[in-house]
Amino acid sequence: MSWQQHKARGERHTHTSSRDKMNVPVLSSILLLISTAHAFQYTELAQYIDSHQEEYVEALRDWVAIESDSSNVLKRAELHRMMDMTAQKLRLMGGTVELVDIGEQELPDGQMLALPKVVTAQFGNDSNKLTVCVYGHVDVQPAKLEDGWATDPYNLTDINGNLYGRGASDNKAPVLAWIHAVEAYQALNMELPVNVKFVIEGMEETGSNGLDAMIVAQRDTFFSDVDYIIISDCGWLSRRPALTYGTRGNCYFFAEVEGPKQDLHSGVYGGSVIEPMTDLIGILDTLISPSGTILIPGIREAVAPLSDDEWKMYQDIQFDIENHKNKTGVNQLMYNNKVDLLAHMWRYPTVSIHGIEGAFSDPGTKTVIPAKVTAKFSIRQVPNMDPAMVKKQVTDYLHSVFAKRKSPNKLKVTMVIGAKPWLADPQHPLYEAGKAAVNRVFKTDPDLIREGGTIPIARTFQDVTRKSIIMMPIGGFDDGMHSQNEKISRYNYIEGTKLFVSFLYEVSQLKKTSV
Ligand SMILES: C[C@H](N)C(=O)N[C@@H](Cc1c[nH]cn1)C(=O)O
Repeated sequence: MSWQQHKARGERHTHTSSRDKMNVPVLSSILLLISTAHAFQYTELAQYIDSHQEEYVEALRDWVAIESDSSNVLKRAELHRMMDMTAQKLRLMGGTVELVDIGEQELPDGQMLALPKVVTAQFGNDSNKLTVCVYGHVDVQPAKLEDGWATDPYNLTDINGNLYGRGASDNKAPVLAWIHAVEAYQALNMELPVNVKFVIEGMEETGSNGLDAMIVAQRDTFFSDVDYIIISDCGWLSRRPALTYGTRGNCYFFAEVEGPKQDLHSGVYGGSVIEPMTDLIGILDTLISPSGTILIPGIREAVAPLSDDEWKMYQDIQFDIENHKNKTGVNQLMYNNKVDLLAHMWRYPTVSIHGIEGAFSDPGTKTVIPAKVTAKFSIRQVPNMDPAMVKKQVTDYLHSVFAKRKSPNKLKVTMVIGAKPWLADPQHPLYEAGKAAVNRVFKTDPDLIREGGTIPIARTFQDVTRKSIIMMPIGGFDDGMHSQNEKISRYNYIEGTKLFVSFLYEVSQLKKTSV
């Protein structure tokens, strides 16, 4: 039976056949007993979680201390250590754990480097229960104290109930919260309401290299009995909890311009050579207009139009523009109204220029003409854009713009990440279960939101396993993921753990179904 049919019949366990046979007072008492028993269980679980708060913070401290930066090849040993530590934690809890070898990655210079193994784990194997698979990652973005952090990014620091450290919110605390949710059931000798599987990787921040192939390879084994996939790798929009039903994709490019055989003195040679940096800045300036219009032909045409329903949904979401300005520290945003802002953060593409390798960026005044410079930029993409098409559009466009400059320098354009966008139906019963869990813990309905960032593997999970995905964030709206002073609040970490124990129960009330 499809979920639409379940929905038509009442979505959750309705016990309709029993109701036909029993008289209503008896049934009501049974239902009351069941719900009271669960409320009691939830209270115990919540108390257990509250009383183990310090242990959870210490576990996060141990994980944050590992500089598991997947973008820095010099930190690869740390990343391997992080995966081993994750596997060990799950093993000590009695899970069936594997460290899956996903091969090697090729570096720009042609060298091969081992990818961090993927941790898979399983708790429970009861065919009468539903099985959920929790996905998360334990690699992080780069961070250095001198980037402007107020505290050491790898030493978890508690300031006024906020836990500062690289990866605290993205995604180490949410992964730990899921692990602690399972541990809480175990510690209280409570049966897990569903079987729980984990897939934890170490390359998310660089595009989840190697994970697509692993999912395809294990589709009929590890993933064969998975009913639902849960991802908690994003944040709320405001102080109100949220459920996320869409993410943008990301196409990440390197544009390299190479000229002289080595760096040159700008006084001695300036005026005689055509500078690679001038060429590069010139072509970068043709990607997007000052008002945010993408200038690459074909990109805007591919975007699915905003429907009236979507417009209405965005209209109804609580989003404080002034708060957004304060959070970002700017006094003017691209758009002045809520719907335009949300739509441009979630469901329209955008171009961001991240950096230029080879450029002089130290303090001081070096008078140099860099011989080779490589720009790094990305395009967040949305339905119905396609990474292969975006690659061609960007490459053709940049070469045509560069050709007009008639420069003797050489341009090379490479797409290094091509992650697709993901979109779910927020009317799916899985989201009803999510809402029930949010209501139990936070006593409010969640916002239904989309995420401007990318979970590179989300679409592969959906396409390969054909199972429904829910994104259940516990990150705060002001956590500063990828930026200086990333943090997660104790409140979100601990209440988030309660949300997860509650959601496991709510999922168990769904019937077996597929996408
Ligand atoms: C949303 C998630 N926490 C995240 O930050 N993901 C990264 C993934 C990515 C995209 N390109 C490369 N890695 C992101 O959105 O930047």
